[in-house]
Amino acid sequence: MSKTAKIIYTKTDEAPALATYSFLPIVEAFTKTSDIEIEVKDISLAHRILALFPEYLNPEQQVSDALTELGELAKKPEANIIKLPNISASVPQLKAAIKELQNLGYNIPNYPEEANTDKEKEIQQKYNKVKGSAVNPVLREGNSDRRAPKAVKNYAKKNPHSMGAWSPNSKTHVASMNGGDFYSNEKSVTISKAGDVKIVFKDNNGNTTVLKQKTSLLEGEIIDATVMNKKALINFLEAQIKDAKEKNILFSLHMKATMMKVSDPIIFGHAVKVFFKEVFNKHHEVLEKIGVEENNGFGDLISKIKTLPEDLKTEIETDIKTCFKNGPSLAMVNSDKGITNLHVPSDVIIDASMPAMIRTSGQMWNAEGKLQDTKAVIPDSSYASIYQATINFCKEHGAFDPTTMGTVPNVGLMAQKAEEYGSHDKTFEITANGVVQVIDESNHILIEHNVETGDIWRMCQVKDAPIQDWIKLAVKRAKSSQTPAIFWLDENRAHDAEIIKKINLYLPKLDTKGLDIQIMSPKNATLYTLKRLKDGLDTISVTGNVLRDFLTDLFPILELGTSAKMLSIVPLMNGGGLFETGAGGSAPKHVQQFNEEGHLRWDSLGEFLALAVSLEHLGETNNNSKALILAETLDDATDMFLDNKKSPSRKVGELDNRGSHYYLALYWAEALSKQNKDIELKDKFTKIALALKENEQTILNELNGAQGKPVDLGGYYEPNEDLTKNAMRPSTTFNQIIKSID
Ligand SMILES: NC(=O)C1=CN([C@@H]2O[C@H](COP(=O)(O)OP(=O)(O)OC[C@H]3O[C@@H](n4cnc5c(N)ncnc54)[C@H](OP(=O)(O)O)[C@@H]3O)[C@@H](O)[C@H]2O)C=CC1
Ligand SMILES: O=C(O)CCC(=O)C(=O)O
Ligand SMILES: [Mg+2]
Repeated sequence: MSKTAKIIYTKTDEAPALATYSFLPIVEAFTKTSDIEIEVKDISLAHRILALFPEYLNPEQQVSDALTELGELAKKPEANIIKLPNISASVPQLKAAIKELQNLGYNIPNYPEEANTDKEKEIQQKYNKVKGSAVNPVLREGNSDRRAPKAVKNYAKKNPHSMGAWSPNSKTHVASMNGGDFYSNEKSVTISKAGDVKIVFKDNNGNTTVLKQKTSLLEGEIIDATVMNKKALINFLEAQIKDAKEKNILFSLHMKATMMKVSDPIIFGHAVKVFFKEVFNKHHEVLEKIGVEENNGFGDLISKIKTLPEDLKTEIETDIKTCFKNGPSLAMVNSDKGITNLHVPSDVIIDASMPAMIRTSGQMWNAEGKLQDTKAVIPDSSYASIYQATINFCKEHGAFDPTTMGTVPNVGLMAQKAEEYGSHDKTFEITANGVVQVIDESNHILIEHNVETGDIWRMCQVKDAPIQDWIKLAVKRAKSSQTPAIFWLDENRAHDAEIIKKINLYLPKLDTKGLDIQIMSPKNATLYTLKRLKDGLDTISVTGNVLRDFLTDLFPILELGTSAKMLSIVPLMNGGGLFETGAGGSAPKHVQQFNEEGHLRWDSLGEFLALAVSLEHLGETNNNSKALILAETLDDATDMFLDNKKSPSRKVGELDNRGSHYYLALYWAEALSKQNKDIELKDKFTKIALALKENEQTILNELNGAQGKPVDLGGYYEPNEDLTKNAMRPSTTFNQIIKSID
């Protein structure tokens, strides 16, 4: 008999966290039959915040730093982690979470927007640790393998989701800078000898400031640095606002303010300031006094002016209305509630928002709740060409047809904080005109940029071992699926040129006989891949970290309707496995619907797929045959689940997330009862399958009966444990059957 092995199941935020209250008890009950321990680690935003401040909390309120523990575990061979999507918090979300925790009696400090004292600086630094993409880079100690499993792809072909038609006359387009951006200013070097570098800023008056004292680099590591020029950015934004107005199309800004948590909120803030230029110019002093932070969005402006005397507030509101009147219409996040594209930096996140637009005829919602052509503003041009190429393709050929299109799996470079993931502590908003230099221990200047006040300078790094691992993974996937693989790299980009050198060095050392492996610029790779995709052919995209993120939403959303149905594996470099559930996020809109009408439309298919591969990994690494049977039967159950269309519906009163879990449990138990490899499991689950089937109607009545009314969970970031448990497990009959599994 194998010894008990452990799977870590992460507790996160929003919709996936709610789904966990229903699904996890099923997982625990099924796996405890087979020497498998499920350990829950809470890495929700709320718990990550609490873990920062033990000294502010009573002993019974203190929580362990689960994320750091998991980050350590991810480097060990025994790691087997199921990772659900979590909130990568923008500052407005962070502040809301802090307030909620304070109201619950946790005496944590406020987020100091401006840190003046040492104490405030210390607190701000701590909070910065949980801001933005603070979880994924810590756990992703391996590269990314994301693809649509065959069963899911076949299901989508047989049951296509809706696709908005494309008109060749669509005015929708992408707008990016022609110069002065990160793309055009990038410089890159490969380090020939391990050592430390220092980043310094020398202003034009001869003053030197050390921006970062020490960054340790390994031999063969690639570093790159670049700068976004503030003046060029502002000119660009002004021109785009004017052009959107003239063309009578929506203005919509698409950023990744969560993943690029330092640079992108600043760029977002410039867009807010330019759009509401008259307000910010005229009321500069007042807005400064009440602490309006444009980087936190237009929402910050409208909430903070509420504190002003009535007449001043009205004057500013009138000036805001004039900006709306004179400017182009803004794309809306929620037209019913008047939430615009510029309200909060985390409401429109490029990876999901651009594909959603492309799926919807290239249109977004306007303030009247109608769809309209859009100018998608993506200031930096490094990766924007892929969306323009896709839009052009749709204009020429019409929308893709999910019943016939091929698939685009991705192999993404991200291990050990590769590329932009590791840029956070090396991104700076420049305070004066001068020069930024990266200097090695022998005082050689490796990279140098002339900069001006307000420019955003950043440096990234990627180590040699992750690059080698990524190339191997690409070859492995190309071989096992017999699919062409394209490296999406732009030889004219400094960083990509260094990566291409490594590919040319390492690829010939691998067995690539019979494989079709090519390198193309992102734009050409898009055109090549889209053509094949339309013709029903598959093509693996092998990309850096940002394109990994973009493409693993773009293609799944076009092919499957959502990225939630992706198999998302991170083979950890030290032998463990990180199994992510889908390629999407935590679906805040789903929580809103659940709160309002008691229906959770979150689809847990990603969790089912991740659990199956996690069990398979556990079975193989621990010699646990029962785990392998659980994995196989879970895959069978998922096939049944898809065939019988038991995914959650979008509509209240119909099957939701909880009901979908009942069917998964039923099909899993049935599959276990049908297999003959393990009689103990067969006997155990035959009883359970029968009980679940016999009680189908009662269970569905109990589950669906819980819908149709508002649900109070007692909190958003830290929902009340009992209230959530009761809300997510409303069928006593189902709960008792699950409990009876021994
Ligand atoms: N791996 C991770 O940890 C990731 C975390 N995030 C975080 O998630 C949050 C939300 O990001 P956002 O950009 O809105 O992207 P999401 O993927 O969360 O949401 C976009 C839309 O995708 C659909 N969707 C996503 N997951 C599911 C699912 N399981 N079942 C059904 N539909 C689904 C929903 O469409 P509909 O509303 O039409 O039902 C949803 O509104 C942010 O805080 C972001 O930082 C984002 C990506 C990855
Ligand atoms: O880490 C994040 O903030 C989001 C990551 C993401 O969107 C992805 O991995 O697809
Ligand atoms: Mg993503």
